[in-house]
This record gives sequence, C-alpha cells and structure tokens, in this order.
Amino acid sequence: MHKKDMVSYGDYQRTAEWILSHTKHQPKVAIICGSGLGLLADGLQNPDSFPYSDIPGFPESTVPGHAGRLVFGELKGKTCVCMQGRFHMYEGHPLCKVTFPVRVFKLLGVETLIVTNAAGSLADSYNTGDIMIIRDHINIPGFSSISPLCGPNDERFGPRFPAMSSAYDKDLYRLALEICKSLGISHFVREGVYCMVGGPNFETIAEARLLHKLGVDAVGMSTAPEVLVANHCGMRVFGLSLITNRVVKDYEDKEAVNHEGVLGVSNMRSQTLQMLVTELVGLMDVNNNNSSE
Ligand SMILES: O=P(O)(O)O[C@@H]1C[C@H](O)[C@@H](CO)O1
Ligand SMILES: Nc1nc2[nH]cnc2c(=O)[nH]1
Repeated sequence: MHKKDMVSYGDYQRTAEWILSHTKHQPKVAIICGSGLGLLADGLQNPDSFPYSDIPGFPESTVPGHAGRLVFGELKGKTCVCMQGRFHMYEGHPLCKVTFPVRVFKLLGVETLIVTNAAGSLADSYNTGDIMIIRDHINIPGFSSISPLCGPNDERFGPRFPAMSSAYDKDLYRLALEICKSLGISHFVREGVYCMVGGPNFETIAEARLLHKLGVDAVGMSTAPEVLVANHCGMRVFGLSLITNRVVKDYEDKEAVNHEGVLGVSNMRSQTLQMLVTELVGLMDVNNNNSSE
C-alpha cells in the first residue's frame, strides 16, 4: 500500500472537527444514497448541507446521479447525516478514501449506518423495480485483499480481525420487513445476497452465470467496503438494494444495461425508498441496543 493511500486517525479527526464547527446537528444515524437515490436526503428537516468539495479530506464525487453533498438534519425527530452520493473504487479512489466518511461519522457519534445502492438482479424471481433488503454480502475485491481494512490496523476503530457473520443487523432487518407490510409494498420487496464487484464495466455473460451459481441475488459496485468499515468500528448496519436491471445471463438475450437506465429506475422508486427509510429511522432505537422505542 502506498503511503499516499493511507489516512491517519488525525485526518479523520480533522474532518470531524470541521463538521462539528459548521453544524449543530449531532447525528446518530448515517445514510449513504446509492445511484439516483439522493432524494433520501430531501426529507431531512432543518437541513445543513455541504458540498464535498468544501469538506477537508473528502474526495470528489464524479458519477452522474451522485450529487456530492453531505446533508445533516432530522428525520422523524432523529438526527441524521446523509451522503448524497458515494465514492466508488472504479473512480480511482483508494478504499480508505471510499470509506473515509464512515469513520468520520463514527467520530461524530453515529451508531447506525443505512446503505443503499442500485444493483442488477441475478435471482430469476426478481423484477426491475424490486427493493432487496440485504441479508448478507459477498465482497469479491476482498477475496484478494483489496479491502479498506488492509494495512496497519488502528485499534481505536476496531480489531485486526473483525467478525463479519452478523454484518447486517437482524433486528433492523425484521423491523424493515414489518414496515414494508404496513406500507403495503411487500409484493416487491425481497431479501437476498448482494455481491460487490469492482466495476466500472457491467458483467459478461460468463461472469453473470458464475455469480448466479455462487448464490448472488443482486450485483453492484459499492457498499461492501462501507459495510466492512462500519462493522469494524462497531456500528450496526442496514442495507437496501434497488433492482434497477436484470443481469443478462443468456447469449441470445440482446438486452444491454446502461447507467442512464439504472438512474431511470432509481428515480422511479426513490420516493418509496424514502418512505421506507424514513419509517425505519422513526421506529429504530438510536442507542444501538436494537429494540424499538
Ligand atoms: O453507488 P451505487 O452502488 O448505487 O451505484 C451503482 C453501481 C455503479 O456505480 C452504477 C452503475 O449504474 O450504479
Ligand atoms: N455490477 C453491476 N452493477 C450494477 N449497478 C446497477 N446495475 C448493475 C449491474 O447490473 N451490475
């Protein structure tokens, strides 16, 4: 690992201090908006908004559908911070930069991370527009030590060898399923395994077939590094994938995915996602002991 690709504890502290000197909000919940899902931040009350370019240490957001703003505010009375746009490995950011905000959030006092993403479906029963609650993930770059946790471990954040067998919080998962029932959206809500690939290309047919055989339900280019870092520092995590396209698994199939199509489906469903996340934040306990208030 190159030295320039490392971030020190002091770097996270400096950014956290800058944020604390620019907003009165002290968030307990952080929400990362996936491609085209930035609307999630629009429901925040009394918002304080900062372009990433103003925040010391924050990388630049370069992908269409990722506005590049950090928004603080209240959702159902709970103080939240929302990333309107995330950083991806394929943009050229080292993983310590991709996940930089998560550790800054930890220093701000955040206890719960909600991650969202746009993803292609491999599960045959899924439809475009479905919402998948993430039960677990497969981190393909992680298989070859491409991980934000590689390099010297900082015990102030967490242990050298973190367990990942409860990466997604089961109580939040169950609460979300109940909320889906009460919102009447269960018929397009699924539960499944997300797989992160590096991107930026979409899958070949052979890759799609391999992922399908591995038991992957939805594939995307993000999320796993953020979830790793959040687990490492003791946050609980909830994740949602919006199924924006079917991943082609058949050589005869002429359908081809593109980012504009991904954003189109995200925009179509972002209001529903906003409703679900808002209800979840409203009903969750923010003291990290998993029971309802
Ligand atoms: O940030 P997410 O994971 O939602 O973005 C997905 C993966 C690629 O960045 C992009 C492809 O359309 O959408
Ligand atoms: N890798 C990958 N990422 C996506 N993001 C949205 N759709 C897709 C997809 O089909 N494949």
